[in-house]
This record gives sequence, structure tokens and C-alpha cells, in this order.
Amino acid sequence: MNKRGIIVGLNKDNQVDYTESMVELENLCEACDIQVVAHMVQNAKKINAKYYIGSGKLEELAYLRAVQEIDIVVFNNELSASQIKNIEDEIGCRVIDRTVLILDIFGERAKTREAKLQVEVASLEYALPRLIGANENLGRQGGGVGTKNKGAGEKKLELDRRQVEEKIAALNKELEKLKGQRTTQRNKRRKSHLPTVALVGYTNAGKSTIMNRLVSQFNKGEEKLVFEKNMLFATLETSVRSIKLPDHRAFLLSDTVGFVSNLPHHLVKAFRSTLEEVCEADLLIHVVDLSSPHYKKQIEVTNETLKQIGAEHVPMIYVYNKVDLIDELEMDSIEQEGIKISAKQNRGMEALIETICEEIFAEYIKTQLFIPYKDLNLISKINEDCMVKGQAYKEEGVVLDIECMTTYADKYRDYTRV
Ligand SMILES: Nc1nc2c(ncn2[C@@H]2O[C@H](COP(=O)(O)OP(=O)(O)OP(=O)(O)O)[C@@H](O)[C@H]2O)c(=O)[nH]1
Ligand SMILES: [Mg+2]
Repeated sequence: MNKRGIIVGLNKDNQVDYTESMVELENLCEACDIQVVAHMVQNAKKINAKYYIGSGKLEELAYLRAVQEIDIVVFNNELSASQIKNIEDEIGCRVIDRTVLILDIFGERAKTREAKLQVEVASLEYALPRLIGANENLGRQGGGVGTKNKGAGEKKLELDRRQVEEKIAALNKELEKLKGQRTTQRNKRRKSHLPTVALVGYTNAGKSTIMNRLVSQFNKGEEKLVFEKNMLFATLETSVRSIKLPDHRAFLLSDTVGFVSNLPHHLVKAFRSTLEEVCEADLLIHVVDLSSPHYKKQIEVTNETLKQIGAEHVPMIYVYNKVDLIDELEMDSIEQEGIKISAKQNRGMEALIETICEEIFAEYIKTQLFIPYKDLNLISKINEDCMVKGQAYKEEGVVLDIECMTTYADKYRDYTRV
């Protein structure tokens, strides 16, 4: 059954895009089965240390809660443990913040062991400073005297805190192991010398849909589609598929977790290893939902998050998706340069593939090698380094038509056929 909720935000210093972040909070609530029945925003210059919002607003909130039969109140801003407790005491229902909501969604969606561990670490790290906050409260309640003799509550929470820290350390250790396996897989892929392309962008922009279109078109043999759905954070783990073009060139395409504004930094940190694929890609395809009224802000948030994970150096192309939802007049007014597509209607995908190829195969050259039979053992190495497009057996050796990076062409220069 859906819970009924109120969303509350404090717009400090009149941020112009604040309404939009409230709409997004509502979507996040929906993803957690919370039906939002009222919004409340306070414009303020200062944060109230005890209740986050001012006491007048708090009274209003308590009133709304009672008449609307609210189960939960969700704050758009991150709250401290004591603020949560103070507000709950005043209004008499559960209070959570945006971070908890996002952690909940990630927790529910995580499928692989690695994703589950990453979310757990992020949740525990979110909880840790809040335990200390609660500690102060309970310490006082438990009648703790001075600094030497701790109250019972305080002692217990200190123990809890240590347990949480130990748990985080253990989970991180397990994650390190999984990361090792991932690195091995990645090294194996790198050895294939295929360029790698990663889809990045705001959540729900259509990354997985694009991946599926390309996989269906170019990877018929071992078609493996990924999960695409109209919900926030449909994708939580990176999937890699190979895309084989009709002219035998090939590349690896990865689909990644989407971003959102104010993504909790613990979560970004926890997902850093999953996102390493992004940092090591040869090209990023930044997918933008052009039909969103907030697409410009979403581009900013994505670029900011890419910077946080250290991927700002990777070449990037912009792809504007969902043009089917935009009418022509509106389209004319959009000045954005870049490829415009509709993944859903399979429109513009050719242009996309062409641009990808121009970018990633720019340094590729076509050449012909002649390998005398005495050096035949070289062929397997050449197959690893280059794309062999054709071979012909002659009297004294094999002629290979190859395509490869200039560095590899140099490596086999002595065999180049002139
Ligand atoms: N109208 C329209 N809808 C689209 C288009 N491309 C994708 N969608 C829809 O947008 C929703 C989200 O698509 P996904 O591919 O799951 O988005 P994503 O970027 O992978 O999202 P996350 O995994 O949550 O980051 C789905 O309901 C898609 O059907 C498009 O070109 N036009
Ligand atoms: Mg996805």
C-alpha cells in the first residue's frame, strides 16, 4: 500500500531551480511508493539549527500532517540525526531526507553482489555520523555525568558505532576482492584492443534503450538486452556488450548507472569502482533527455558528477534523445548542437553510429601486411593487436588486410606490403 507523504524543502538564498528539485524529489518518492499529497517550501536565508525549517513552518507542517493523514515527511535537504528527532517529536510521524530516499531506491534495485555491497556501505556511512548525533541525545537522557562516566545509552551507542565501522571495513574488503575480479575482466577486454564507449547521463535519459537498439542491430548472434524502464535508477550495474559493425570494425559499449542532482556523495564514492569503466573509456556518449524541461540543468549535473569520478578528461559527444516527444516548432527553438535521436522510434541511430566511429576509429588506418610462412607464428599476435579483415595465401606467405591503431601499424612496419 502507498504511504501518504509531504515533501518539504528549504530554499536557501532563492535558488532559481529549486522548484525543479522538488519535482524530482516527488519522483523519487514515487519510486519508493510514497504518494506525495502536499508540497511545502520555505524561502529563507538561514537554517534553523533545531528543526531545519522555521518554527512557524513547522507548526504548519504539524497541522497539515494531522489533517491530511500523513505517514511520512520527506525533506529535500540532508538532515542531522537530532533535527530528524526534533521534527518527529513535534509533528508525530516519520521524517526522512532525500539521501535516505535515494539510498532506499538503490537498495531495492541493486541486483549484483557488488551493487548490494556498495549500497550497504553508502547507507552505513550515512548512518555513522548520525549515530554520534543520537549518541549525544541518549547520553543526556541516560544521565551521563561529565566526560569520564558515560551514560548507559552513550556506552551502547559507542559500541554500535564501532560495530558499524567494523562492518564498513569488512564490506569494503569484500568489495576490494570483487574489484580485483572486475579489473581482470577489464584487462581481458582491453587485450582485445577494441575501443570502448560508455553511455552516461541523467537517470531516465534513455541510455539503456540506446544500448538495446545498438545491440539488437549489431550483435544479433549473442543478443543480450539490458533492463530499460521508465523509472529513476533502472540501471545500477555496468553492462558491457560488443558492437560489431558490418564492415568488421567493432567496439565495446557499456551502459552505466544514471546520475541525479544531489546524488549523495557516499553513494558516488561507493559506486566509484563500478564507474571506473567510464573513466577508462575511449569515448563517452552523454545522453540527454531533450524532452525534459530541465535538460540543461541535467547536463550540468552529469558533467559535475563526471568530474567527481575523475572522468572529465575522456572525449565526449552529446546525444539528444526523445525528440519524438518534441514538436517541430519547439525543436526549431532548440539551439543545442549534437546528434538528435529517438531511441524509442529508432530515429537518428545511423548518425549516432557514424559519429561514434569517426571518434573512436579516427586513429585507425587500413594497411596490408605480408607474413612469410617462416613467421607464421606472428599471426595470432597480429590478430590480437589488429582487426584482420581478410587473408590470402600466396606461394611464400600470407597477405593480411588489416585495420589498426597507428601504433600497431608501426609495430609491424617491417611486414607492411608496399
Ligand atoms: N518517448 C521516448 N521515450 C524514450 C526514448 N528513449 C527511451 N525512452 C523511455 O525512457 C524511459 C527510460 O529509458 P531507459 O533506457 O531505461 O533510461 P536510462 O537512461 O537507462 O535510465 P537509468 O538506468 O535509470 O539511468 C523508458 O521508459 C524508455 O522507454 C525515446 O527516444 N522517446
Ligand atoms: Mg538504464
